[in-house]
Order: sequence, then C-alpha cells, then structure tokens
Amino acid sequence: MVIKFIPHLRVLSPSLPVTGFPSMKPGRTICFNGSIPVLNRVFPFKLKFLGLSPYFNGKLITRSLSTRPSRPRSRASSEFTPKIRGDVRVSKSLIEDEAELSDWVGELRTDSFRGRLTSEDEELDADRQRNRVRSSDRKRNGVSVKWRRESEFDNFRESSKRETRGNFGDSISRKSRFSKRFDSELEDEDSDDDGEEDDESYSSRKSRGVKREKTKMDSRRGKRNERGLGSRNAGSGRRMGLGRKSNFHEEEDTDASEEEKGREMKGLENFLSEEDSDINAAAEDDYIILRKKASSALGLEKDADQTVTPRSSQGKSESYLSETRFDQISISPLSLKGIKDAGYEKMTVVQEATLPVILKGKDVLAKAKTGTGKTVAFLLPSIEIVSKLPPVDRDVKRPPIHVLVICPTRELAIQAASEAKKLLKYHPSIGVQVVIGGTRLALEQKNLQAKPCQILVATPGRLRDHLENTAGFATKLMGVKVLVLDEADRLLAMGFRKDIERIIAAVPKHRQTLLFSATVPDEVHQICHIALKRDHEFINTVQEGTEDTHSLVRQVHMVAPLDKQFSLLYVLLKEHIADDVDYKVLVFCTTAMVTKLVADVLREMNLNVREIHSRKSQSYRTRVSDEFRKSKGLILVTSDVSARGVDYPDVTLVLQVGMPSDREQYIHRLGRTGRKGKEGQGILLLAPWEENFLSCVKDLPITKAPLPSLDPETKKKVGRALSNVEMKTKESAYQAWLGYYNSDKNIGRDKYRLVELANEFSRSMGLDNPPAIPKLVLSKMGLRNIPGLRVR
Ligand SMILES: Nc1ncnc2c1ncn2[C@@H]1O[C@H](COP(=O)(O)OP(=O)(O)OP(=O)(O)O)[C@@H](O)[C@H]1O
Repeated sequence: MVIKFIPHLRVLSPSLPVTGFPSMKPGRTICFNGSIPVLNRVFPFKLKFLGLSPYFNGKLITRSLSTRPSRPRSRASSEFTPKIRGDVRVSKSLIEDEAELSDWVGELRTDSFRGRLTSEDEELDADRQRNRVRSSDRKRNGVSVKWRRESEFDNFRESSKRETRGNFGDSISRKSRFSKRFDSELEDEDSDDDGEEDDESYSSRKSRGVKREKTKMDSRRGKRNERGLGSRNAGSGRRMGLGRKSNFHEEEDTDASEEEKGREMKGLENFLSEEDSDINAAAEDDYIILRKKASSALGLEKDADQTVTPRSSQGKSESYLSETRFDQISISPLSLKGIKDAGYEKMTVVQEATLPVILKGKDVLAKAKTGTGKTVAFLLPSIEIVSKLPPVDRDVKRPPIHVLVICPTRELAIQAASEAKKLLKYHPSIGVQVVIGGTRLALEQKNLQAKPCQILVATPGRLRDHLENTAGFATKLMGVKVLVLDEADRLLAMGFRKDIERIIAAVPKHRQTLLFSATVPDEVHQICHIALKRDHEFINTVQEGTEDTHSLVRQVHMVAPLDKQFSLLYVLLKEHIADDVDYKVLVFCTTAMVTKLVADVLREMNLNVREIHSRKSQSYRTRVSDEFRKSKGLILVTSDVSARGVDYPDVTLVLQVGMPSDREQYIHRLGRTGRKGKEGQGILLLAPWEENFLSCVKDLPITKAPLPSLDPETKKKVGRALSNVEMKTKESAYQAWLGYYNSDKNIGRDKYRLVELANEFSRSMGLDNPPAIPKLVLSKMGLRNIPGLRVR
C-alpha cells in the first residue's frame, strides 16, 4: 500500500458567515433566441454573456493571413539538440518573423534599474504571524472538513488598511529585513523537500508521514467512501493525464521537435510502460478553511440551518470575483497603479485566497476554475516579492533571475509575460522576458545579456536549452526566489517531467514554489513533492460538491460515425454562426495533422477559419493567436496547443472533435469559453467507439444531444471540399490519427480493431485505399504485419 504524506490542505469556506463588502455582481442579460433549430435543441437556454467589461471593439477582422506551408520538423531543428544553435537551424523567412516576435518580446522589458518604492509588508507579515490562530479553532463539518474560524485573511486585510495609511518611503532597510526573514523562513523549512530529493529520502519521509497521519487517514478514507469519493476519479488512471508516461500527440508543446517526433514513434512503448498509479484518497479530506469572506465571493449562501447552498444552484450565477478590492490589501502603490490601469478593481476569488499565503512565504498548490485570474494570482505576489529585494548592483556580471514562471505552451508563456508587463507598468526597475521554443536562441541569449530580467517566463524545453547552451544562465537561475509552475498538473505529467526535474535541480533549494491549475488530479498530490515543500498549502477554490467546469457553460455530447463527422461539424458551425453574429469558435482536434486536415476542409467550405498547431512556425502561431484574441466572426481550428491557459475573450463555442487525451484536457479545452463568469457552449463530438470516454467525465453536466439532420446537399459539399484537400495532408492526418489512438489504452489494445477504425477514418476523408505508412513508423508503433495497413 502506498501511503502519501499529507500536506496542509486548504479549501475556501463554504459555510462561514458572510460579512463585509457588498457583493459586486455583474449585470446579467438573458436573451432567448428561438430561431435556430439545431443549436436551440442543443442549448435550449440561450443565455447571453454577463456583461462585465468589453474586451474588444467588435470589429470584424477580415485581414487574411498567409498560410505558409508547414515546415517539416527535422532532427536538426530540434531544440533539444544542444550543439545546434537556433540561428543556424531556422529558415530565412522564419528569422524575419522571429525578428518581429523578438521586437514584441523586447517590449516586455523595462529599461532601468531606477526607482524603488515598497510597502511595509514585513510588519504586516509579523502581524499575520502573531494573529494567526491555528488548529485550536478547527472543527469538522459533515464532510470531513477542518474549519479555521479565525480568518487569516481578515488579519491580512486589517493590517492592509493600516498599511495603506502608512508611509511607503524609507523602505530599504525594511526591505532587507523582509528579505532576510523571507530567506530564513525558507531555510526553516524541511530541507529535503525539494526537487533534488531522491527516491530514498522520499520513502523515508513517507514513512514519517505514515506515523504522523495514519489514524487520521484511515478515518478519512471511511468518510470519503461514505460520500462517494472513494472512486478516486470518474475515469480510469489512463485518463488522468499523469498516469500516462507520455502523450502521443504531435502538438503537446514541449518545445522540442525531437521529442515530438519521438512521441509519434513511441506511442505503443509508452503505453506499455504506463505507470499504474496508486492514489492516496485520504489527502483530499484534510481541508482547512481559509477565511470567511470566500463563502460570499464563491457565490455561497447559508440557510437557517447553516447548510451552504451555492448561489448558482439557487438560480443565480457564481461569481469569480471576491468582495475585496485591490486597494484594500497591502501591495505596493506601484503594483496598485498597474492593476488599476489593467482595469482590475476587485480581486478574483483565487487571488484573494492565495495572495496572503504567498506573501507569507508559503509554498502553494492552488486549484481554481478556468478563466478566474490565476495568472495575476501568482504574478502579483511574485512581483511584490521581487520589489522588496535589495536592488542588484549594476556591475554584477550576471544579474539574477528572481522569479521563474514555467508554462507548458508558448502561447501561454507569451500571455503570462504580457500580463506581467501590465502589472509592472510602474515598476521601471523590474524586467520580464520570455524564452520559448520556435524562436532564435541567440536572440534570447542577447536579450538576457542586455536587458533586465528579474522575471523570466519560459517553456520547459527552451529553458533547458538555455541551461545547456547559454553562458552564465545557470548562475542567473541561482537567484530564483520564486518558481511558478502554471498548469502544474500538465508540467508534472510524464511528458514534461524530466525537463521539470532538471529545472528544479537548477534553481535553489531554498525558494518558494507555486503550483497553479484548474485541475489537480489525485496524482498531483502524490508527486507534487518534487517541487513543493512538505508544509505547502493546498488552496482549492472549487467549492465542495460542485463541478470543475462552469455552470454557465452548457455542455453536450453527440455520437456519430466518422463518415458523418465532417458534415456534422459543418452543420453545427453553420448553425452557430447563424445564431450568433459575434461567433468566436474553437474547434479542438486530436493531433496537429488532423487539425490541418479539418481546417483545410472547413476553409474549402468557405468558413472563416484559422488554424494553429505545433507544425506551424511560432511567428505564425503568435500572429494567428493575436488575431483570434481580437476578432469576432472567426473559427480557430486547433490542436491542444490552445487547450490550456490561453485567454481568448468571448469565445462563444468550444467544439471538441474526437475524444480528448484525458479528463483534464476536456476541462481545459472547454475552459476557453465561459471565462470571467460569462456564458459559453461546449460540444463534444465522439465516434461510437469513443463513448467510453464519457465515463471519465460522468461527474460533469454533459448531456447527450440529438444529431442534427444532414441534407444531401451538405454531404455533397463536404465531399467536394474533401476532394480539394491535398493528398499529403490526408496521408499525414491518417498517420497521426493512427498514432493518437494507438496510444490510447483501450483503443490501442486491439491492433486489428485499431487498423479497422483508422481505415474508417481514411474512408471518411474520401479515400478508397488507406495511405501507405513507412515501415519504420509502423514498427515503432508496434503495427507491423497488421492486416489492412499499407506499407511503404
Ligand atoms: N481581478 C481581476 N478582475 C477582473 N479581471 C481579471 C482579474 N484578474 C484577472 N482578470 C482577467 O481574467 C481573465 C482570465 O484570467 P487568467 O487567464 O489568468 O485565468 P486562469 O484562471 O489562469 O485561466 P486558465 O485556467 O484557463 O488558465 C484574463 O482576461 C485576466 O486579464
């Protein structure tokens, strides 16, 4: 039996008294539209968005982009190839585009080391320490939740009020006192709790944990089973992301074409060596309630007998905003100005919950629904921490990087750096830079050398590349005080694990680590010790008993054979477009090459389509991503490079074609709509043999929708479009499709059946004979000599 050491866990109180500021509820307009048959059948309640703040000016962007042919990724272009520098391995056109990107990235920095004003957080911190009431105040409710009545947050805000009245000058000595205490607090932490810890020390720690926690865990397990949580997860281990040794998708953005190529080849081997993870269910029950105000902020209300009822279930929407304004808390005036300029007034629930804990120096694992402001939640305190560090001497040859943010995709890294830039507007001495794959390493090296970079946002592969190839980079990383893993569950999954372990080994042991995601499967609790200290806090803002998805996002699934799916996709899109003139749709496909195929087909059918996936150059991806962000009336066909974190405002529909790789990916893809408390729609289109996937998401409110009828004209139109798509695209899509489903535990198990299904897919593309596949590829996939395959 594997017994996991239990960290401090926290959950926002669903039932403590609601006091304080009047809630700021967004205005809400409900608009029924009965004119469109299919979508209204699918989404009978056509709620329009809650109006919070307009994101864009409503202009229909008609600029067409040049879609350059996708660049084949060669071994030589791999960013994992340490000896070959980026400037050698990119094409001329790409270099030009990269210069554009580099200009943009260059704009992210600030230019001088001047000016430094801080708040007096060290006193505030001491106040919080003194006032903190610990386990004496805890009690349990009916679902095994430990309560902390004394609100840490109340103290924090009380102190903040004093702070904001205080004098922000004379801060240098306070700053250094703060940093000293900050450092020593970190030193006090259990020293073996870091990424360099080996298995042996982890085992011994686990056994210590057993002694301390065993009795509790046994009783928790009982309670957990009683309330139906014993199943651990709605889906099998296969579906839980972390259980997979590797995902066999081209588009998982590891910043390494080498690795991508490897995954294309290795689906089967990886599947065979998949870990069978044993999940310790007990940990989840060790909740500690953080503070009272969250109950209000989370949209919770108490009835007379103290039972908590979510407002959403009372017919109202849940709010992602808390009751607390940024100007009520202790952050530096410079950050406050940046926040104001960014248009943020109230903190979101996750920001309110995590900020005081992070500023106290604790490691944090935070879970909050998609689109609820997690980026600011980790950036703002990180900036505060940097702003309080003593200024670095201009003569220092390799100025330290203080905050390192890791994101799983390039788009997400660019977005996080852009958010940081907004918050840093009035911090002229703090620079942020981004290092991501697909751009010139040499250019990044030059920027790192020449411009301030206290905050670095990176994708894992490129960061490793810098560690191996950029002179002095390792020294700069030794200055890291805060390490952030955004989309932590993804980064800790097998596809990224080696890179992350290498990165953790390269930053100081005595640092603060922040893990954020909208999904925290049980396996993350099991393995987060590689990054987090043992006494880290788990802050969960998803209230007990509610789904990980937003209640205002209507979710349906449809089941249709492959030969109907192109037509169905077209009809569903047409219906949506007719229904909503401001449509903005994301169509998720299983692999990069299938994404290209679907985009080509829809384009041939005169829909306004863009595509984004790992086979496109980074400059193209950045351009398309920016265009989609600003546009209405556009469909973005995408692989999973857009699944996580990307903040496209006002997406009206997320359509997933084919089953996602796991439950988490479904939630993150769906989370591109319904952001910031708005309404959205999600359709999952499955083939009959993919229906098993639904068992992984059975706790989510996904209803089955009837299929819209397909007229012969549509079928003809689709047939014509398919015949216009290049043969090469179909061949690549077929091979990628085969690889994707081969890596699926259920479908890939029966190779004969797999090939039959692949050939059904081939026929759905209008091909009489399946495309031939190179022998080597087939043998890597474990598919040699399977009848129905054509070899070349
Ligand atoms: N306090 C705030 N008030 C209003 N808007 C905010 C606030 N904080 C962040 N936002 C905005 O909310 C949107 C969503 O934020 P963000 O992308 O950080 O969400 P997220 O929780 O990280 O989502 P995901 O799980 O998809 O990564 C962004 O447009 C961001 O600018």
